[in-house]
Formats: sequence, structure tokens, C-alpha cells
Amino acid sequence: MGGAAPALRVDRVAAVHGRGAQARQALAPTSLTVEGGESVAVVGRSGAGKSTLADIVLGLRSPAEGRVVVRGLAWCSPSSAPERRHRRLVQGVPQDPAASFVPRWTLRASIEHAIRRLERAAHGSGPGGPGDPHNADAGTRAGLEARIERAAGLASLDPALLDRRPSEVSGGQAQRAAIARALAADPAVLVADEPTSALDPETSWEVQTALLTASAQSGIALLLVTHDPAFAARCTTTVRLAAPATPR
Ligand SMILES: Nc1ncnc2c1ncn2[C@@H]1O[C@H](COP(=O)(O)OP(=O)(O)OP(=O)(O)O)[C@@H](O)[C@H]1O
Repeated sequence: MGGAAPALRVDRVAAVHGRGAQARQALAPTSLTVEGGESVAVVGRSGAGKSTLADIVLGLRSPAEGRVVVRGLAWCSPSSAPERRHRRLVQGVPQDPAASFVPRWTLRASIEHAIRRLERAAHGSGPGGPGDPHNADAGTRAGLEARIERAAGLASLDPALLDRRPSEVSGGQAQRAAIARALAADPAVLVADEPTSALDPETSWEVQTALLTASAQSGIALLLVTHDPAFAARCTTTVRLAAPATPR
């Protein structure tokens, strides 16, 4: 797509943990670009700052230097956090998917709740219900159901499993549901920090396939933190983080 801004641009982003004499570089200045539909594996030694980078792109912490740009929009910098109305643009796939769903709710109810919350953030504090003209897709029951089922299909999750609770599905199925929840938000960027480390090798491979296929088919940029060289090799590119500066 000639001239379009990349889905994700990380521009000389660095991070520091602690303050004053305790301050310690957690991430050395790092730049990378991920186009829609591409996947970038972030690798590096333990403590290199991989999770710190993932948290910054997710908007969970601020960089000490540099900036993140999502689809050409200023996403975050040392002095600015992501705007609420743009929150849906970057979605996370957690390491422990079962714990990220409400235990008493069906997977469908949790995904529906996540979509409605993002819609409310996108369109101000309105109810996000059928009366909201911006909300025609998620606002009607049929539109919402179609959106969830489409996301489940993209994540290779059997839609019948959407009516189970997190304790009633396997780890691999819960991870597919977490991928579906992220896709249902219609993001530009997916951030996955060790998304298959809790799974057996066969299930891990299948979930990797679901994640990579969904990102490629939907034109979503995937930023993947992994220690698994085989998973990294399946991505479009690998970025190896430099070790942060050691304290003096
Ligand atoms: N909450 C925190 N307070 C202080 N220092 C922290 C905190 N979280 C992480 N760090 C430090 O920041 C650096 C980067 O940590 P980070 O978890 O991002 O590394 P990582 O590359 O993801 O490591 P791993 O591969 O072991 O998960 C490390 O030196 C770590 O000790």
C-alpha cells in the first residue's frame, strides 16, 4: 500500500526502571517498524527489555525516550500516553489466557464486554448501545455476534466453545479465545508476549499458526516476544534487542 503509514513504528524507544540512584536502563534505544500483515519477533537475552518494550507498545508504561507511532498516529512518548479513543488499535495476547477471562462468564460474554468497553472508549462516555450512531456494528446483537464469530473463525477457535467458561476449555483453546478477543477489537497491532510458553509443543505450534495466519489474513501487525527460535523463524523478521547499559 504505497505511501500508507506503517501499522507500528517504534522510534528510538528506551526505558528506565526506578528513579534517582536506583534508576537502571531497562531497554536500550530500540527502533523497529511492522507493516500490516507482517510479524516481527523480538528476541534477546533475559533482561534485555523484551517485556518492557511490549508493555510500552501496549500503553501500559511510558518510554523514557523516543516515541511509538501507530498507523501514523502519535501513540506514546515520554510525555504522552495513548488516547482512550484509539485504544482498540493495539491489542494484547497474554501469556496466561485463562486468567485474562472473567471466570464466571462465558468466553463470549468476556469478548462482548471487551468490545463494548473499547467502543465506549472510542465514542466517548455514551452507552455504546443501539442508540449510538457510531456503533451500528457492535451495537446490535446480530452485529456483535457476527463480529465475535468472525474473530473466532480467524483465530481458528470452534465457535461452539464460545459458550464455555475459561475453566471448561484447554490452554490452547483459551489462547485461541484470547486471540479472538484481540481480533474482535479490529486492531492495527497485536502484541503477544510469550503467548505459547505455557502450552505443550504440539498445541504451541497450532496456536502459533493461528496467530500468524490471523495477523497475515487480517493485515494486522504482530509484535511477538519470544524465547522460542522456531517461533521467531516463522515471523517475517527478527529484531534482537541489545543488552541495556549496565549500571555504574
Ligand atoms: N518493575 C520493575 N522494577 C524494576 N526493574 C524492572 C522491573 N521490571 C523489569 N525490570 C528490569 O528491567 C530489565 C528488563 O526487564 P524485561 O522483563 O523487560 O526483560 P525481558 O527481556 O522481557 O526478560 P525475560 O526474557 O527474562 O522475560 C531487567 O533488568 C529487569 O530486571
